[in-house]
Amino acid sequence: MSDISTASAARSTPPGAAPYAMTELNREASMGGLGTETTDREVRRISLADFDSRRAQIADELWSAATDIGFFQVIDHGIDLAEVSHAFEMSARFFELPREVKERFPLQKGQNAGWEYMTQVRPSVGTPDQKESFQFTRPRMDGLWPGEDELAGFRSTIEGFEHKCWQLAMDLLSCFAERLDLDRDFFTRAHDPASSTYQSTLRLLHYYAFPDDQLDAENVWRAGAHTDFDALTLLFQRSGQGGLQVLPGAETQGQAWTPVEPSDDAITCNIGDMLMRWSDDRLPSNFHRVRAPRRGEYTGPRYTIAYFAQANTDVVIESAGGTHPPITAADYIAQRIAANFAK
Ligand SMILES: O=C(O)CCC(=O)C(=O)O
Ligand SMILES: [Fe+2]
Repeated sequence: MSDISTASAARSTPPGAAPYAMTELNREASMGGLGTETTDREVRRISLADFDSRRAQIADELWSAATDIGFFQVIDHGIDLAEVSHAFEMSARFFELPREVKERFPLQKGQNAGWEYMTQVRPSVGTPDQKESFQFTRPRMDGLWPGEDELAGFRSTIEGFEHKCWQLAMDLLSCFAERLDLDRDFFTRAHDPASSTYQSTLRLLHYYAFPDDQLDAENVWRAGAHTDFDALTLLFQRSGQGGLQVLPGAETQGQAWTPVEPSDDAITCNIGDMLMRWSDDRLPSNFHRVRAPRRGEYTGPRYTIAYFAQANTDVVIESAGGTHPPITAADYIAQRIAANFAK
């Protein structure tokens, strides 16, 4: 049985070596252009019904979609759709709190925990994402929850929802593990929520409505082009609140972006940079972005919820084929956050 490595086993960086995450950052810096849009590519919808008995078939479908366009949607995923709606309701109520209340839960720098407002500047575009977000990272939430008198049920809803997301993400990752000749629970051990080193994050996102006079502004993005830092992302979108677009890695030259249609029943999934490294680049982490609405489109607010499965801080990301140097998940995330957040 292969086992995950932890920090004590990590090799140190050779003197003068480039920082580990540089490849990703250089790639990201060149992706800020408007590009074109195409609906020629299909973002596949994969049913997870009867997961245990259909495991091999589902694993085939996941692998095929992940190695092709890199993004796919799962349906019949086992998370009750009423629970998803409830999480969105709680999210909207949190963001409706007065600003001075939200400011009592400020984003902890480098910690992926707490509330931030327009602070994320993607290296691709250099302008802040037009959004606010609240991030929940299980072991880092001291003092970052509104009181029950301010928002009853918020904390328990978010904690319970994050746990469901973790379970689903681990099921999906177990399929990828087997295809990578790792044992089925390899990634589950690497994302252990019972450990103080857990750093997977549930992020509530609120993209602002676009008033008429801002509609034609240049270089304004809801989320500038990027790849995700994590192993696997689950993204919940709401019907009618579109804007997410993907660019498969093999086709970045043309910069033709494909919309990922939102629907209430589907969870959009994508491979992140950690899994790309872990898989010797066999599983690509692809560029995506959320573009601003255009005249004639829905211009109201957009709410999404993202779960980022990020290996525990003491886990070493090592690729069996040596494509990338080993790095701890703590160092990896820290470098990527440093390149993304102005404050
Ligand atoms: O909200 C979305 O649709 C995408 C968000 C995203 O890509 C991210 O936060 O990494
Ligand atoms: Fe993303």
